[in-house]
Amino acid sequence: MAALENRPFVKMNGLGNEIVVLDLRDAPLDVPPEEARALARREVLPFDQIMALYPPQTEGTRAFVRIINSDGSESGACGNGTRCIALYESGRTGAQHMLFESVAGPLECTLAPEGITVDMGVPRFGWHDIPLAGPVSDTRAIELQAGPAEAPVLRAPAVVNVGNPHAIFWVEDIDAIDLALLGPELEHHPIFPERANISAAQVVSPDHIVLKVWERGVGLTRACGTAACATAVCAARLGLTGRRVTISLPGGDLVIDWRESDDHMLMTGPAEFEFGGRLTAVMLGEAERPAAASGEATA
Ligand SMILES: N[C@@H](CCC[C@H](N)C(=O)O)C(=O)O
Repeated sequence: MAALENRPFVKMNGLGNEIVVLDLRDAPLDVPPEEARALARREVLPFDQIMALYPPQTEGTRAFVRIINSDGSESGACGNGTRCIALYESGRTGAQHMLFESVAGPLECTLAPEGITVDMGVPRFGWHDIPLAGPVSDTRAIELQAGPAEAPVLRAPAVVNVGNPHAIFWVEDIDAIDLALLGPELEHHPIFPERANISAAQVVSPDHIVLKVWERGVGLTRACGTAACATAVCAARLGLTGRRVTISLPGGDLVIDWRESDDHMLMTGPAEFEFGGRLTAVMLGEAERPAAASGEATA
């Protein structure tokens, strides 16, 4: 029997970034990577990340969060998923302000009429923090390119770790960039020993950037909160924008404020409930899917 069979789930999204919340605080168990992959393959519950909630490890936090990509790999951070679990927890308890924790550190969340704000912590710019395969003195622009050697389409990305590794390529015309084509090779480039999330960013004005993201362990997504934070801090560091920017992704807008007083990144945006249900053997790849699957999810 699949480990996750019969566990309750909630399907949510943050700007179209597909999130499944598994609240495992009552009966903690590991999420087997093969079950995550099987779940992602099934048409009934496609997801980009599972946000698995475990009993808190630090006093004052609501849960320890593990973030699992659709390929079964784990990440230290997920901005859209964090807004989703804040909304989930608020729906359960009524709280408007709460703390979670991931391997990357504490995540302070505040719900307000204008959106859910998450304090995503402080970005790290050292080559070993990202990590890169070897020393690089200036992570504002590293030597890396994609496309034909004689006429690269993407070049000289900024790199940063915001709980997970990101590379941001600055482009003139975002619509001309085919990240589905260029993303896989860059994600797996040997310069990134832990792979990386890959973004193409067009700076429209000092407070507006348009962004497309190829997510590590997932592929193209409609939005990526950590990529929005990574892009905002790298743009500000290069003097391309100020410290508060709106990032427009295919799924909608996020506001990122790189707070002057302590360098924390504050991300504000929406999250949505879709439906809930219990995981079945069919969803987890343990049994053949019947022609017309029914009763697997409740609206
Ligand atoms: N969707 C996310 C990022 C999730 C993790 C990423 N794919 C990784 O492996 O680092 C977001 O909203 O930040």
